[in-house]
Amino acid sequence: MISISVFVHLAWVLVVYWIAWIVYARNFHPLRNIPGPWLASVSRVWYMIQMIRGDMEKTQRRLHEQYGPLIRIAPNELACAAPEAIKTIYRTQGALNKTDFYIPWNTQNFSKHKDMFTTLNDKTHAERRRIFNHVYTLSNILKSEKYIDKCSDLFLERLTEYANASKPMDLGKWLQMYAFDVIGELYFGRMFGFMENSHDHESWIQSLDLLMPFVVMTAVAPTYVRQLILMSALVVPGSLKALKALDTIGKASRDCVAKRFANKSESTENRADVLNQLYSIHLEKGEKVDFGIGDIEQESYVALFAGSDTTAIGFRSVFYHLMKNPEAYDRLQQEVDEAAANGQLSSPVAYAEANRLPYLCACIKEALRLHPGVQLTMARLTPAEGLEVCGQYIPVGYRVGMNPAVVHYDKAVFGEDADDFRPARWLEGDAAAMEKVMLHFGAGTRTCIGKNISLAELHKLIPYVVRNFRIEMWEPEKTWTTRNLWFCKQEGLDVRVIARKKTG
Ligand code: HEM
Repeated sequence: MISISVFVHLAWVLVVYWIAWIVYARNFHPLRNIPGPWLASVSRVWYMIQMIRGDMEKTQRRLHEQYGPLIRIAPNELACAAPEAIKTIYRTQGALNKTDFYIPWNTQNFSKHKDMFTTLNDKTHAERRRIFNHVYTLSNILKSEKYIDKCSDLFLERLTEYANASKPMDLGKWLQMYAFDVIGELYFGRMFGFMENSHDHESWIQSLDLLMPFVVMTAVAPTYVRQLILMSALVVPGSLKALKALDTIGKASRDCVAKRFANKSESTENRADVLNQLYSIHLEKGEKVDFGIGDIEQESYVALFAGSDTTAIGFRSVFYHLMKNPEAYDRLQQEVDEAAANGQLSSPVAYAEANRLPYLCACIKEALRLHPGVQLTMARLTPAEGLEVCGQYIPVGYRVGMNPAVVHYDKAVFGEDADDFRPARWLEGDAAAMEKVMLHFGAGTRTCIGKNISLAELHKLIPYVVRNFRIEMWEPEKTWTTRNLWFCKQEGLDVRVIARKKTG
């Protein structure tokens, strides 16, 4: 039996180690001169606490105000708020590698190649992304427009039901169900049934919500406690179910792909959707570029995770800010009504038509600026020669990144009213200069591969809804609540749906 004195000795060793580490981290560490909270400079516990609080974006904005554009958010990690540093940190030539923050986000083994989001090495990433990047161009995504339209029609049917019943609708949840079903159409050949059955299909939304805190906590934790955190998911009620759901989603990806390509009679062969385009790559040059069925399954799986929460967050931001700013809502409604009256708006709305509505485009940009989907620092590793950021030299192997929800509030770029929802800024200001600073889809070589899917959804559905309904907060005084776990998800969008008399 191990005697108590062994534990006492061990405790002393730990205490001495910690004191030595703190002295080093504060006085001799290469990042010692970068300001920030004391705890962050000596331990990642500070970052983990922010994840529990769920408001890192606010904390970071406050810290940058207090300390300046470069702050220390972990012993080995810096966050930068200076817009001019975007081209340094997310440079396209000799791009910086991602950090191990990204590893826990996909633990399924579909392929020997990692998916794009979790591939750390930029060179490997470039080689793989080149194989299928073209599938995600806007023109290619728009080949699937009719499948998105199917989802939009069903969404509007559901809105009609809520309008007729005069009952509160959890718009936030419905928008996520819509986003899931669109991914179903594009990658799986059919909607999953979220909207059809008016419920959270196989509890996927609930599972993602349960899993997200564990994943993000693991991602920000020091390497040596990561396994422990993941294992703790096994004892927290509901989390085991969520882990199982993850497997179910993985299995669904495998089954759908297998079914689609085994059964050619299924009238899916000629669908111009993402799945078929990925399959064509596999058939035409799969062996040459090593792009197998597992890689297709992986793309579908990642789309479910990366493309449902994020798109729903974007939708919620647009509708919430419109409801809270009735003048902006009225102006958008007027623009949509006029286009409809002039015969410039189909039903459902075509992407090309929506893209010709300047105020609509401004509303979407403004909503994604004020509430981007990702609201943590997108960390990169400094290269062999080190990196100069904000006049500070950072040696090789440290982490530095930018948080979209900090940079998007820069008053020098967006104006003194940067905190407000004012879509008109995109029509009267220097839109090109503001555009350059937008990080809502990331930056550099790692920009979001699925952004055109989301942009197509946002541009098509919003005018379709605005034309046919007026959406109001059920309780006008209420504000949403948000929880920042990398994706900054909102809650509390119970709305009243009022059917409008159509114009045009
Ligand atoms: C409004 C919706 C969306 C937002 C706000 C969003 C946001 C982002 C951001 C900020 C990044 C960069 C992350 C980083 O550098 O750390 C990213 C990357 C990525 N996103 Fe999205 N995303 C959206 C929709 C989608 C959709 C629909 C898909 C899939 C179909 C998708 C798949 C990906 C993938 C695979 C990456 C990694 C790309 C790479 O490194 O090559 N996203 N996204």
